[in-house]
Amino acid sequence: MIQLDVSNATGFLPEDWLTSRTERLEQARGWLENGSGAGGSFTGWVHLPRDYDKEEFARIRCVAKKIQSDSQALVVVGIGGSYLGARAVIELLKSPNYNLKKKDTPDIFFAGNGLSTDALLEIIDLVKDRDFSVNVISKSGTTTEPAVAFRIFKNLLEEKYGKEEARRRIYATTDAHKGALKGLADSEGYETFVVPDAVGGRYSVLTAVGLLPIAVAGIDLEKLMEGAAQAMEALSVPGMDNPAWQYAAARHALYTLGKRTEILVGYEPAFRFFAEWWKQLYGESEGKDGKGLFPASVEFTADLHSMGQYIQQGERLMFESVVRFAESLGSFTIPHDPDNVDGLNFLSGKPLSFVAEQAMRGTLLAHVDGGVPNLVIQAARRDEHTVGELIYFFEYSCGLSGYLLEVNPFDQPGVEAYKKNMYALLGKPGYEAQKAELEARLGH
Ligand SMILES: O=P(O)(O)OC[C@H]1O[C@H](O)[C@H](O)[C@@H](O)[C@@H]1O
Repeated sequence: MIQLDVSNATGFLPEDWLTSRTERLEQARGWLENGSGAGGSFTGWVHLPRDYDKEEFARIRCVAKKIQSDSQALVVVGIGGSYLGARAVIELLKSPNYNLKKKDTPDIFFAGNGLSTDALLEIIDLVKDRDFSVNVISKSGTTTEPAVAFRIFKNLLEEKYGKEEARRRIYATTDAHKGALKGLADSEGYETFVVPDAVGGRYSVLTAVGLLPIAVAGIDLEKLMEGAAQAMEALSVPGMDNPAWQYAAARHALYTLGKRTEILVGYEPAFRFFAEWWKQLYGESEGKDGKGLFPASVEFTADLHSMGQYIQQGERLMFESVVRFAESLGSFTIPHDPDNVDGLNFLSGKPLSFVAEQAMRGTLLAHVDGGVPNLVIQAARRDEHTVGELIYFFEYSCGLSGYLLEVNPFDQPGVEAYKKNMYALLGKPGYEAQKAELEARLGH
């Protein structure tokens, strides 16, 4: 099970950092368990690893097999919570180079997560001459970026295969009842998967939203869910040795002391998109009412040669949460060089993981000496079970954290501001007055 080592932060924290928060954590725990706190109608993810829809789960695995057998590529169209979880898990468990590897599963391309013309053209170019399928994912079914991309890939499929076969290659993951995508899927007869009402986008990776692309990549869904279920059991037990309680309390205590940024630190390049997923989870859950830690991320040791300077000596605004996998999947031994021109023979015969371990230990002490508290999240290895645990650990801790901060951890009202302006500037019907006002401000 995930463990939290707070020993490199306690020097910065008052003695009662945890005890002074246990009552509120107990209350937050109840709110999450019963859905009785702010945003409680979006706590469907809390028991999801146990109560998930088994029939749909089986169908996801069936469809994944079909896609594996009839497609060389899968285009996953989605943004935010309808994108980051699948990419995080595929990169963490397979590789950021997944598409380049020799494998018997399709390449996976992520589209509709921005409005870059060039990125879109590139994916079209990469799939158009190959057999491909599309999984379009949008809980609301109305988000502009994926809707635009889906139009394009739908047309591409229809031109390539004809309408009938195109329909068989499109899978829609959306709300059970409402939204434009649901309407389209019903009228076209696409196979659909459901984003449950009580699960918000950023908590949806263990629903069909994440699971279908993850299964297509050949990842064992059972083990992923087992890991999450084990974390669910462990973290629901109240107490000061509960790592989610510790993490939520420590980050809240550090925030109270004036820390404003939490940097999630990974030492695996494969972890990069997991950190992106984590940033949405914490950023949208906590960043509101003028409050919240700013979630940032770095990849060490690479970023020790760029961001390391700031972390060591810049504004003392941050603390680090280091995710440490105890074991590498493979091993590599540093070779001996008879000439020793680089002076590295003192490392000959040592595993690279030993060097990485010392880099991690040295960095931790240096950053603590520089005034940066470090929380260390200990995970076993990059396998399905552990990643399931990690997902649930961060989700559950996030719910607790939001309640400690006294915000609603399950809404994101601020995201609408840019959307309204964009719709107005694009001339969407109904936004005429705002359009004129915004154009005047922009000087047109
Ligand atoms: O799944 P969708 O409804 O398309 O939403 C995709 C994403 O965009 C929204 O603007 C929200 O800020 C995110 O929380 C959400 O995950």
